[in-house]
Amino acid sequence: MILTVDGICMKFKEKVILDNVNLSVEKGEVVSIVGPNGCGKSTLLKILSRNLSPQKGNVCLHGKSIKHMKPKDLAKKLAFLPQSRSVSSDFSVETLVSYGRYPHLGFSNRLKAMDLEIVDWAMDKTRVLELRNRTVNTLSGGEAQRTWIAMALAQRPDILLLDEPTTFLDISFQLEVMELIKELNQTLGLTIIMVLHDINQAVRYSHKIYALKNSTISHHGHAHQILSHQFLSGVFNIDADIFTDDKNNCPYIIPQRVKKL
Ligand SMILES: Nc1ncnc2c1ncn2[C@@H]1O[C@H](COP(=O)(O)OP(=O)(O)OP(=O)(O)O)[C@@H](O)[C@H]1O
Repeated sequence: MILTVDGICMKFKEKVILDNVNLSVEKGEVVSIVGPNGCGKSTLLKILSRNLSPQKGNVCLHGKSIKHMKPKDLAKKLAFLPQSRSVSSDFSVETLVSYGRYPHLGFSNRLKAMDLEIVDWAMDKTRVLELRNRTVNTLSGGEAQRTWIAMALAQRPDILLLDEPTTFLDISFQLEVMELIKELNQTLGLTIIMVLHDINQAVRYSHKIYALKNSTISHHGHAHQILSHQFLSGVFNIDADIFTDDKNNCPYIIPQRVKKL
């Protein structure tokens, strides 16, 4: 296992958010975390990236607890793109992407030729090379998302954590970002753990799905086998019809109604 989460408990004040959460991710897997608003998905990703410390439990990367890892060592293995980014986007695309190299720089904090090559490689992979001199805050939503993913790629991590990578994007940019995620997984073998709201995207683009409900993992399993009426009603409180997408060889749902509690 590349990452294991064992018995995570998290409270904010006296409110229990996560209670004995366990998950395991194999190298090269795409794993989605789904669940209703406020169930603790982002909190879990923040714990996986050590942006939050849980009251109980352990996160292990390559079998080693992340608790005592040096920040630079952790950042070389794991890149996290949170939902809200506090960094000013008044930089050029190239400058922002180059920040991904910081965990790898020596004392001088100077980018060497190899770092610049990796920055170019990351921009190429995410198709933002031609935007390199543009200021990030002039980009479209899809271009900006690709630039942030390029920055995370420049870290050369083993694992990429993405919190709702398609939120606020129109349907074509959503497809573009999801296809990029698939390509990065297939061509680089990158392990990807993401929070998604769109259950159809989660099913189509993931190997495994974990559903959070009532502070714990209520369901988990193979993405193409997890959908059932019991799952949709138990996790999201909806009735939905389930069909098969023959082209992509996976199921999809059409939500019909919210169930009465
Ligand atoms: N720093 C904090 N202090 C207090 N409560 C918090 C804090 N961060 C999150 N919460 C609460 O914890 C719960 C889980 O929040 P979280 O953002 O993890 O949920 P989520 O599943 O990602 O939600 P959404 O789908 O709406 O993005 C929510 O009730 C939220 O208000």
